[in-house]
Amino acid sequence: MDKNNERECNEDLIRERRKCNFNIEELTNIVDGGKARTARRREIQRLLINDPEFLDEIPQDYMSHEDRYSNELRKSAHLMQKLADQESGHDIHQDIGALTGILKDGNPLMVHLSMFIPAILGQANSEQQEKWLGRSLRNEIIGTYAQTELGHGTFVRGLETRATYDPTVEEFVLHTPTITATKWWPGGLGKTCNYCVVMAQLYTQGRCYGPHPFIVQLRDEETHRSLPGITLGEIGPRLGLNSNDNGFLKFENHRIPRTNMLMKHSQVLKDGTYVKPLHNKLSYGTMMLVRVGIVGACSRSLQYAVTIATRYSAVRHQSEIVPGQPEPQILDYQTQQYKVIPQIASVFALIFSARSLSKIQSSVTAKLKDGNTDLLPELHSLSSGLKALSSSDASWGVEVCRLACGGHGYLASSNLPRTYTGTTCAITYEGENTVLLLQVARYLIKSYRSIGKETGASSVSYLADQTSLASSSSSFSNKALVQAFKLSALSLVAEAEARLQKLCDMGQEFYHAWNYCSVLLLKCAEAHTRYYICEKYEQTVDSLKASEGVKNVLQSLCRLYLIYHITLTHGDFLKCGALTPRNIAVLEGEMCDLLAVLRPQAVSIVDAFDIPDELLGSTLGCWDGNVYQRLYDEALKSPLNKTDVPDAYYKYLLPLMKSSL
Ligand SMILES: CCCCCCCCCCCCCCCCCCCCC/C=C/C(=O)SCCNC(=O)CCNC(=O)[C@H](O)C(C)(C)COP(=O)(O)OP(=O)(O)OC[C@H]1O[C@@H](n2cnc3c(N)ncnc32)[C@H](O)[C@@H]1OP(=O)(O)O
Ligand SMILES: Cc1cc2nc3c(=O)[nH]c(=O)nc-3n(C[C@H](O)[C@H](O)[C@H](O)COP(=O)(O)OP(=O)(O)OC[C@H]3O[C@@H](n4cnc5c(N)ncnc54)[C@H](O)[C@@H]3O)c2cc1C
Repeated sequence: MDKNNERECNEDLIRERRKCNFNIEELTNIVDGGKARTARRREIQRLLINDPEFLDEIPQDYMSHEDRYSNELRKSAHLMQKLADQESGHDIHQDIGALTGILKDGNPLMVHLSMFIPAILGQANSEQQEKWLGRSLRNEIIGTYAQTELGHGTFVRGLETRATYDPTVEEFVLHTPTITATKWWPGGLGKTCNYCVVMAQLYTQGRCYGPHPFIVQLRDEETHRSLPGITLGEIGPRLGLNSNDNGFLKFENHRIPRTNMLMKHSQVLKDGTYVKPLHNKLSYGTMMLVRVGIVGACSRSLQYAVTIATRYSAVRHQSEIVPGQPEPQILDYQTQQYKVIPQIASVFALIFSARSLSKIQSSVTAKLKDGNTDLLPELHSLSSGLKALSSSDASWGVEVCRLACGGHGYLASSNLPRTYTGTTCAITYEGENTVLLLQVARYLIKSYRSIGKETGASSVSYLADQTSLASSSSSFSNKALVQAFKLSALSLVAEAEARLQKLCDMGQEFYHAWNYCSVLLLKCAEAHTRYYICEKYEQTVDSLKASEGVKNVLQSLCRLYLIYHITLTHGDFLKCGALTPRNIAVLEGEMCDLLAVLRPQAVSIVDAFDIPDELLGSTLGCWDGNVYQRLYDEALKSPLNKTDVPDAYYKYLLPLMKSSL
């Protein structure tokens, strides 16, 4: 599609684009993280969308379960080959975002890339990396991360799979003692992988040392048959991601060499002596790494959904605002703006907090190399909170975008259903959100109780700022609004701590008191993480060196985001005195003004996300707005339309209709 050729474009969209008052390319660079990254993303995407191998012969929704898997594996393998062939040598992990949209509905190699390779990098010592890293990066072996079991997903300490060390032959014996110990869910495990990282309870010298990672060969490298002592399969259809082969795995006293325990952090020596790690949660490092990645991935899902919903809202006309006048664009309804525009604002919130989290992760990783684990708890808390809020915000945002597209949003060809199922899974995987938020709450209560002790953790230093509990602000700058978020979080933490203490003082055990307060604790964790997101948003926009147009748009989006979230949880702001009822009413009015200010820029802002039609894959969101023809053409692809009268008519309907004659 030639974006300069207006003649091919829907007239509403032409008019919308003419209203643009900022430099779109500049905003695109901000979204990508710099000009060079925009160029790189475009180069990769060009490479992919011009390649006919990535086309589906028929839409995936009409394929059988086996064909969906096989078709996706064909494209995934082609993609890996293609990227490996590039002279410039692409770093697939750096470029993972550019691939969004090319592989649809989950793909069998995703966990190989996003968890198996990172597990080797983060958990294997240098000798082990030498043995397995190169091979896995060159795709000579394909792996997954097998942690979850039928009986235990959340509670990693409760895993049942055993790895028992036998010093006589220097081997571990892997065993699945019960049905509930069956590994269940790992992506690519069913049919694709021939290796995996297994999390199993380590037993040596008669003691259990908790879950540790082991690398295990599952299938013969020549025949791809599963090895003796190993039972493997696929777990069946899911809500979404159905072109992946999420699998199950059982071990029957399967032996692996001692050196297959990933030994970067803890070791079992030849005689069975256990050498403990610097920090006993370092074996959870792969999960933490991926949680950080999920924040960025969620922002991309939301970019897709909001691009579709905004363009469609500009093209779609329905009902009337002024009686008797032509039907307006649905984007002119304030209620429609309230659905779509806050989701645009949310995209930037997620992008900026993902970047901030990534930086913290890099510095914690650097410190870990020097044996310093001091900031690991803070990274665990931040990555857990941001993974939880980004996945729930994005899932809700995608769903709102689907609803904003009315009936057509329910069609597979809108690509909104698949975007939703591909996002909502992130609420559950890599740590179920409630559970992760309770980890954040645990960290908050602990930090609150240790006020005065220097921990170096900056994200919770505000908890010591007791004076702010009394200082309600009368100013309404963005900074002042961020202060209100801080006050609300601080006051919730103080309330939860007091309630916990009171229950304990009344004689309850701490863990019962904890469970009894956990709804409030969840709120603390959400408020704390929201405050973090708001603060990063405000700081990033404030310090941005950008043209006036771009800065204005981002300022308005940031302000909308702050006010939108205040109005959603206004009770918390009122309760702690951060804002008065009058303040809330004024802010609600201002939110409507912001929607009106941003409305004319909405199409141009989503254009700045720069998602090619071929990747967006949506009849409703295409660049040219030729929505109705595309919907019609897609409908014609239904196999039911191959014949005027389907066979099923003769088999079932005709006999029924004639039976009463
Ligand atoms: C070539 C170059 C390569 C470069 C590499 C780049 C890498 C790029 C990565 C790419 C990423 C892209 C991602 C985008 C796409 C995403 C697609 C991903 C597909 C994912 C598929 C899904 C996979 C899975 O789901 S895997 C299974 C995940 N499972 C879970 O997450 C389980 C959740 N449960 C837990 O984590 C634990 O059970 C927990 C934390 C809930 C509780 O653990 P516990 O042992 O019971 O601990 P507890 O008693 O509660 O607390 C004790 C103590 O420990 C602290 N703690 C806990 N965890 C940690 C941690 N991780 N770190 C630090 N500290 C931790 C806790 O806070 C307590 O502290 P105290 O209060 O001080 O006692
Ligand atoms: C699409 C998809 C892909 C996946 N890929 C992988 C993979 O590649 N590898 C892998 O190992 N796993 C994978 N998983 C598994 C995933 O990590 C787990 O499903 C997830 O960690 C949640 O665990 P669970 O299913 O046991 O849920 P449960 O823990 O049983 O959760 C059920 C409910 O109990 C609540 N609950 C549980 N514990 C607590 C608590 N302490 N406090 C309060 N409430 C609690 C939860 O909030 C939830 O409401 C995948 C899952 C999905 C859906």
